[in-house]
Amino acid sequence: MIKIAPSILAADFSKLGEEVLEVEKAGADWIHVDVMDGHFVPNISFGPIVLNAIRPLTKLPMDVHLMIENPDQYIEEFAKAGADFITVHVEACPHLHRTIQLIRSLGVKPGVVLNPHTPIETIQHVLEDIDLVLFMTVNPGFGGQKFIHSVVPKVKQLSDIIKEKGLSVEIEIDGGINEETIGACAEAGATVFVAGSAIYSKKDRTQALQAIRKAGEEAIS
Ligand SMILES: O=C(CO)[C@@H](O)[C@H](O)COP(=O)(O)O
Ligand SMILES: [Fe+2]
Repeated sequence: MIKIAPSILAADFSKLGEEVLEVEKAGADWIHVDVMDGHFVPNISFGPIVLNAIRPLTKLPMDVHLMIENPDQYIEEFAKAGADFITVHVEACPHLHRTIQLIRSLGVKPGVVLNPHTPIETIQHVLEDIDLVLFMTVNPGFGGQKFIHSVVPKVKQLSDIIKEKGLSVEIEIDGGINEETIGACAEAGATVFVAGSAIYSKKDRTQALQAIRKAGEEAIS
């Protein structure tokens, strides 16, 4: 039911390959890849070359979160580098439907991301065209920030709409997810949870990941 996607942004980049393998061993369902350009968000992370390097190490789906301006320009490169999901920010896409079609045409599953203050009405017209909606529960740009609780009612609203329409769209939550915060999001209908610092800051990644998963599962059982 619940999928956990560790964010490699919080990994030790000097041994990134080992860090990916370690969360795979710990039971990760997806690997979350945060791409930041220093324009859309005030931080720079890495580009497709890093995805290309880690792609052969695991069969886990690569969940590529593009926090960049003009994502259309780079989507093909990320597809070639091995992305399974590419999510783009609605705030960065003036031609959102076109961007979604581009991702799909490259054989990659498209998703859209909403910043904490962005209303769900901005994506209602593309719900039938996407596989994933990602709700930011921090302002994007950095790991290790505090979870913004006011996003949770939006998650519930969208989850109800998706159910009413009978769509199979996953709801993913990103930012400040840990044992304490996952429950409310799972109850609201989210199914995929990004966790960066809550996993990579811990010595025992298996224990950390499984504790988050357990808290999420308990909330919906
Ligand atoms: O996209 C982002 C931040 O912009 C996230 O994916 C973070 O990397 C999550 O880190 P934690 O909040 O779990 O530490
Ligand atoms: Fe992210």
